[in-house]
Amino acid sequence: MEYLLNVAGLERHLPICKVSDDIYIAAFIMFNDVEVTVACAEELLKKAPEFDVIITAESKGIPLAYEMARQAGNKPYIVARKGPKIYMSDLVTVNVDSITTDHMQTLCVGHDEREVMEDKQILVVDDVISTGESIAALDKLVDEVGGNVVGRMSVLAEGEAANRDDIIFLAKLPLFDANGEVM
Ligand SMILES: O=P(O)(O)OC[C@H]1O[C@H](OP(=O)(O)OP(=O)(O)O)[C@H](O)[C@@H]1O
Ligand SMILES: Nc1ncnc2[nH]cnc12
Repeated sequence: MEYLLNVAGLERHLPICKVSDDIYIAAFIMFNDVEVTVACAEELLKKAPEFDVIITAESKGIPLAYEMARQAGNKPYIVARKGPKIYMSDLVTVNVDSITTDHMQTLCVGHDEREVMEDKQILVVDDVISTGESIAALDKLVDEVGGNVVGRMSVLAEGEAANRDDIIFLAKLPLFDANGEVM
């Protein structure tokens, strides 16, 4: 089963994958797809508010955040990591329970990322917003390090996220039932 996605003037066939007995998603994986990453970054920047720094969540948001930061004139971008690394100090950690993962995850930043974000205008970016858990965790991280969230953006808003008025996105992505029918 596949879903035909139109985004940023491009078409992609997304495989429909099981999340639970009742919920299936069309998996949107920007890894390996430079054309989609570059085009989506360009379209998102046209809609973006003024910002100093981009933050995203490890891992699928990384190429998008990098490309947006590059196209915006080499602005800094921060990756909130799913676990601490030995080279990170003074950790700030939040919990996140995203739709694709069957266990609670964490997102964290360290001292270096805090310094980049403190008192700055921060644009929160991800590839997909679905339950909103990941973007909410990024919001919380920014808040805890003293940054100011000026916008929340994603390429796709999945399921009920498409009804949110506090996010900017390029296209809606439906959820599916076990027969591949749009919910
Ligand atoms: O709105 P939510 O329900 O939180 O879902 C959206 C998040 O889920 C995916 O990441 P995932 O947790 O699958 O991790 P990955 O990017 O490492 O694959 C996606 O890249 C978003 O970050
Ligand atoms: N449709 C989707 N594809 C990839 N990652 C996701 N995370 C949440 N929904 C997703």
